[in-house]
Amino acid sequence: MPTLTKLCSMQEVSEHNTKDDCWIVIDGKVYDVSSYLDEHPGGDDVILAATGKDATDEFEDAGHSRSAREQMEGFCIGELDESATVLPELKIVPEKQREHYQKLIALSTKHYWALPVAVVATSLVVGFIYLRRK
Ligand code: HEM
Repeated sequence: MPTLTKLCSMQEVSEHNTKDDCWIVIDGKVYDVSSYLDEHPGGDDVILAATGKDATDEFEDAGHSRSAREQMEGFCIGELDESATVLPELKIVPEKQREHYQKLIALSTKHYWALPVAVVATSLVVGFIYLRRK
C-alpha cells in the first residue's frame, strides 16, 4: 500500500530555521513547531538551535515527559528521507596548489634522517668520552 507520509530531506528541513517557520527532526520524524515555539516551556532558542540537524539527542537530554511526547505528535508533518543524505562536496585543489603541497611534504620528509643521526652521534661522543676517562 502506498504511504501518504511526506518524505523530507535534511536539506529541505534545514531551510525552515526561523521563528516563523521552524521544522525539527526527532527520531526520524519531521515536526513543524512554528506555532509552538512561543509556548515551549524550554524556550524557543533551544529549538531554533536544533534546526538543520537531527535533534533527537537534545530532545532526549531534556528529559521530556510523556505528555510532552504526546503533544509533539500533533506537530508531525512527515519523515526524514534518509536516502537523500547530501554527500559533502569534494574540494578540487588547483594544480599549482597541489604542486606546492607536494613540494612542502617532500621538503619536510627530507630531514627525517637528522634525528636518528643526531642520537647516534651523541651516543658515540658520550661513549668515547666515557672510555677516555677510564
Ligand atoms: C515538538 C517538539 C517539542 C515539544 C512538544 C516539547 C515540549 C516540552 C514540554 C511540554 C516541556 C516541559 C517539561 C515536560 O513536560 O517535559 C519541555 C521542556 C523542555 N524542552 Fe521541549 N519540546 C519539544 C522539543 C524540544 C527540543 C527539540 C528541545 C531541544 C533541542 C527541547 C528542549 C527542552 C528543554 C531544555 C526543556 C526544559 C527542561 C527543564 O527546564 O526542565 N524541546 N518541552
